[in-house]
Amino acid sequence: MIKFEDVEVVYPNGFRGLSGINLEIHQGEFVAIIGLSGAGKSTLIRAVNGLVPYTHGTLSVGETVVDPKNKSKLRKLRSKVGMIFQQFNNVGRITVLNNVLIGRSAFTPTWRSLIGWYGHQDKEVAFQSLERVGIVEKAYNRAAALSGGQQQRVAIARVLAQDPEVILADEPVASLDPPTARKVLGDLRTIQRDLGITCVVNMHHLDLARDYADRIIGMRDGKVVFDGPTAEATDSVIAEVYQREVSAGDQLAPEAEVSSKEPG
Ligand SMILES: Nc1ncnc2c1ncn2[C@@H]1O[C@H](COP(=O)(O)OP(=O)(O)OP(=O)(O)O)[C@@H](O)[C@H]1O
Repeated sequence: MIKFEDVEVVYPNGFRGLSGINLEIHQGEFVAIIGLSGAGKSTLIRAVNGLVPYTHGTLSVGETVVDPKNKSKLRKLRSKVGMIFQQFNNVGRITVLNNVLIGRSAFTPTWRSLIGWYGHQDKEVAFQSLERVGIVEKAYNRAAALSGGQQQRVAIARVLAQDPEVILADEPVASLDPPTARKVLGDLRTIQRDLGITCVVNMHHLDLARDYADRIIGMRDGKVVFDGPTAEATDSVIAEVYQREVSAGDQLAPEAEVSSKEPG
């Protein structure tokens, strides 16, 4: 589904952000990317939707080769590859519903989405997406008035509304407190399991990667240094990835009993 063939990223200043990446991520997998700060996790994720252009090799999503120079092809690709960020990227002054409707832009003529004129069916999809992340009752609140966990759910609902095949998440829970972080990852996992959407998530915390992902990819210095099922990512394997012992600081918090539908 997502295929990296000898992919390399050299940034304009000459820094090699990724080198020799060969990976296949299959439809419906939940993959966590781990590694120390600067390992290349964001670069890897952002290469998939062309936010960071790759400079060598071939990167494809399904049948589509990612071509960062071809804007219309990129727009089409991004309609199928949703992305969520640490800082939510909602429009704070408009309602939650209107934020989610932005996810319907690819299905709406540009002039209509610019004036916020979405059809009945788009609204239906937006409400279903909000329901899936448990915040439908916030539909008419201003996004800025929500808690961090709720705002990240708005971002997830917006991505869901675009009917994606893949969700890329770049440190989606780094700004959230531990129980809320777990609820948001729980939502993503439910979406992956119920809808078969591939989730590729960057994480700093090893316990979260182990609790939510099917597969862990470990990175160091722009290279993949571990790739395997979560059960194989033992402390000694991760110590190799980090080039140091795993410590308490690599964990977020002990697992708490959380419901994915509670407001966070
Ligand atoms: N635009 C850029 N120009 C030059 N170098 C960059 C650029 N963006 C990132 N880098 C460098 O590429 C390397 C990988 O960065 P990246 O953000 O992918 O790491 P990361 O593993 O996601 O780190 P973190 O966990 O701190 O976000 C780092 O050394 C970073 O300084």
